[in-house]
Amino acid sequence: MPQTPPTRFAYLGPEGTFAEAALSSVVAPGEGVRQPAASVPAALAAVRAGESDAALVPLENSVEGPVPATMDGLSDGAPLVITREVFLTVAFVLAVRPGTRLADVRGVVSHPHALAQTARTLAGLLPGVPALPASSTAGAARAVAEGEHDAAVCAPIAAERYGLVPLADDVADHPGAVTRFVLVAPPGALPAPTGNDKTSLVAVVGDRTGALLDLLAEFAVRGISLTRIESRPTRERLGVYSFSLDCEGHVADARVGEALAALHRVCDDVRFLGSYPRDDGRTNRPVPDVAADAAFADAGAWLDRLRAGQV
Ligand SMILES: O=C(O)C(=O)C[C@]1(C(=O)O)C=C[C@@H](O)C=C1
Repeated sequence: MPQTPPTRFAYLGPEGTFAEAALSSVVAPGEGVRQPAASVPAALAAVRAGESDAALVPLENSVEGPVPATMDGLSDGAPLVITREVFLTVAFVLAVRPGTRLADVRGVVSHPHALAQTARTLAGLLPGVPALPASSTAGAARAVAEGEHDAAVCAPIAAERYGLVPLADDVADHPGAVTRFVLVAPPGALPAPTGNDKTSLVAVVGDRTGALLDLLAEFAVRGISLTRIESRPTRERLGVYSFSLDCEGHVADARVGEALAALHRVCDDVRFLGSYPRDDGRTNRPVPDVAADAAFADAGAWLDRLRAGQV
C-alpha cells in the first residue's frame, strides 16, 4: 500500500524560534517534517508553492498587537486558510557569547516584536545601546553566536541552541505576554465544527459613511461576538482600509454563514480566512435562541412555505 507522505510544516526559523516552540506544542516529535523558513512571507510562499503543506506563523501578541507580515501575507496572494490556532507564553533572555559582559555590548539584535516587548528593560540594562532588527529571535541568537552582534533577545532555548549564555533573564517589560500563532494551509476541507470555533476573515469596506457600521451590524444582528478587529491599509490609497477580524462560530453555523454572505453583498471584497477550533481556553458566548441553527432552519422553512403559496 502506498504510504501517505509526512506533512511538511514550514515555520519561522531558524531552530529555536517561538514559532518552532508553538509548532512543537501541537506536532509530536517525529511527526511530519519541519521546514524552517527565513521569514513569515517565505513560510507562506512555501505553502503557496506546494513546497510545504502548512505553515505555523505568529499572528498577534498580547503586548505588541498584530504581526503585520502575517496579517498582510494572509490578505494578499493566493488564498490560505487558518486550520488551527496555538497560544504560547513568551519569555525572553538577553543572551551573549560566554565571557561577554554588559559593558561590552554595543548592539542588541532581535525580531522587532521581541525588541518592542523588552524596550524598557533593555534601556535600563543597556542605556544608549542600539536595538537592531533580525528576522526572528533565533536568527538573532545565531547571529550573535557567529560574532555578527554582541547580544540577542531570544527564548532561553534559542540561547542554549546557539551556545549563548543569559546576561539577564526575563527581560520582558510585561511578563506573561502571549503570542497567538496560526497554522495555515491551502483551502480544502474545513476543520469540522466543534461547537467552540472561531472564524477569521478580511473585509474591504468602501470609502463611504457608515461602511464599518454596516459590516459590524451583520454580526451584531445575528448574535455573533467578535473576538478581534483591526484595520490594515489596502495600500491603494489613504482612506481605503481592510478590516481583519475574528468572530465566534464556524462558517457551517447558519448565523455565521449568513453573516458572511451578507458581507459579500455590503463589502467591496471579503476574504475568508478559515473556521477552526477556538484554543485560547475560553468558551464562545451562549448563542441567543433566535440566532441558533434551529431558528434559521425554522425561518427558512417558513419562507419556503410562503413562496410556495402556503400562506
Ligand atoms: O522570532 C520568533 O521567535 C518568533 O516566533 C516571532 C515572534 C513574533 O513575530 O512576534 C513571536 C513571538 C514573540 O512575540 C517574538 C517574535
